[in-house]
Amino acid sequence: MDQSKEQRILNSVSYNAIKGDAESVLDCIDKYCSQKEWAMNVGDEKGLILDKIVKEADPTVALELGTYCGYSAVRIARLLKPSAHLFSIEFNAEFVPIAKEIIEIAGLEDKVTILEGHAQDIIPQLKTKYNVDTLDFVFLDHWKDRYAPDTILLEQYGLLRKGSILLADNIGFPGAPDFLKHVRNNEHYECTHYPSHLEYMKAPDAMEKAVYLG
Ligand SMILES: Cc1ncccc1-c1cc(O)c2nc[nH]c(=O)c2c1
Ligand SMILES: [Mg+2]
Repeated sequence: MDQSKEQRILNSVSYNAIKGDAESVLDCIDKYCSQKEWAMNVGDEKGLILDKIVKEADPTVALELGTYCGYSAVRIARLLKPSAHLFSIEFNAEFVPIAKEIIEIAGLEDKVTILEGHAQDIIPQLKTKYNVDTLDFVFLDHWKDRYAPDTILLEQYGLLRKGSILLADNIGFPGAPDFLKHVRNNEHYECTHYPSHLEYMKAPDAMEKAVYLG
């Protein structure tokens, strides 16, 4: 059977990246996806905004919704302090092994746990099954229609604390209007908008930071 685009991305990383070097894994994916085949990684431009917010958050426990090929998991995990950990939720079973392999090539397998399934099913288990207390940082990059309901789930399951930082991708395109409605003009959140561009394209996109105020 023909290989998938995601498998071709993994092949490129496996062949070209330096084992254990997260930067070279990111560069390899960005090069492949800007020159060969577009893919929905957060990419190098919005990746710099992600880096900035992760450094600001300096999280001990981080959560990512939407692993895809593991690009943003590598991006986040490479900045984590030794005691910190990233949980990344992915529902597409084809992407999970590819992301695991790419994270391993980056040498970050001890920093990242990929949880296969739907966020709405896994979020309620984070405290009981994965021993999470509260989340210091959450990167929302899965399905736009799920940003708002999954954020509400995080609130309802007591996973956010005063100062928890949420960062959402694709606020511009494809857009997440109900998420913006939920966090903006909401006394429990302090929001910041970061205009940018769609990964590897000239089309406008944006990210939104929402700090939970308790
Ligand atoms: C796929 C696509 N086509 C055209 C324009 C944008 C997208 C796009 C871009 C992203 O960064 C995405 N991130 C997470 N999940 C997505 O579904 C997704 C979709
Ligand atoms: Mg995205």
